[in-house]
Amino acid sequence: MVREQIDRIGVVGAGTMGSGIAQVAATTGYDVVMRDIESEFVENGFDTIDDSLGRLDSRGDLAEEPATIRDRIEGTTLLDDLGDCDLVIEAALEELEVKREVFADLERVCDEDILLATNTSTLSITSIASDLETPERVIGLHFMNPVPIMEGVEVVVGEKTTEAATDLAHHVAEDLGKTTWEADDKPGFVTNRILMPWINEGIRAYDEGVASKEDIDRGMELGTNVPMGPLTLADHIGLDVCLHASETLHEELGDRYKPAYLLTRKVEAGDLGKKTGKGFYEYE
Ligand SMILES: NC(=O)c1ccc[n+]([C@@H]2O[C@H](COP(=O)([O-])OP(=O)(O)OC[C@H]3O[C@@H](n4cnc5c(N)ncnc54)[C@H](O)[C@@H]3O)[C@@H](O)[C@H]2O)c1
Repeated sequence: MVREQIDRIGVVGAGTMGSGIAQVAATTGYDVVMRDIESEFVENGFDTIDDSLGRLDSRGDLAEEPATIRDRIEGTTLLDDLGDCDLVIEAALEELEVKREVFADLERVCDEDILLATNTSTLSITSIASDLETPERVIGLHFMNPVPIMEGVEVVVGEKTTEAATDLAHHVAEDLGKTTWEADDKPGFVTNRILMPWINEGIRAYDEGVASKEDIDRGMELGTNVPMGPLTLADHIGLDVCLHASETLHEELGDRYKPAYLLTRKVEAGDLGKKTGKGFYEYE
């Protein structure tokens, strides 16, 4: 049994994805609790939300004032504040041990009948839930970046996830204005299994001098009708996130997923893409 009446949504992590999910949930009328481990990170999350709501408002894309939407979001560093949520979506770091700990905490503080979702890009839903007493209510709700703009959400079904939990996950995502598709709990699901080798190949093509970075991006945009080429997209996702995802896939699926050398180098140098002001390109 999973609770279908959802008024209050908990979000774990106030980073790129968590703040986006909180914003979208508040925009569609839900009360939201956004939790991070430090108040500074919660504040950063609110700054991101304010910027995004401001941009959407200036384009006339919001049905309400940004302040009204923002007021529905409560920021916190306290785990217990997630205790009265009707659904929790986790968007913390992409590390199995971190996610396992978060879900163990959630199982402790949340009601037994609420859906617990993870926004993981590549980790196994089954592994994340493996130590829990109630793994049947754990599911992947894989939002795309940037969450307020991207329409798609991938629903990832773990080994123990029930049909009721799966149906509810689709329903919630649709209620948030998104369109879903479903993937089995196999490494990378549909999106990252195909996207990460594409990004890595773009990076290798650049490193091996096939074309300039601009021409690689332009070639893929104009030649294959995608909105962003691989190097621009990698900068937007975050090069550390891409490297992490590639390493997980490499471990699970073998050498065809080996991260590109230049991706590893850039992450070591601290050039993580748009969020640090420099990746393959430079940002203001
Ligand atoms: N960035 C993307 O394009 C993207 C796309 C889809 C999915 N994802 C996935 O979403 C998740 C979050 O990614 P992100 O890009 O937002 O990362 P991020 O680094 O921007 O944010 C993660 C946040 O989680 C916080 N955090 C860490 N441990 C926590 C805990 N125990 N409790 C609460 N908060 C905690 C961190 O302080 C940080 O603020 C990852 O699993 C990632 O793989 C990312």
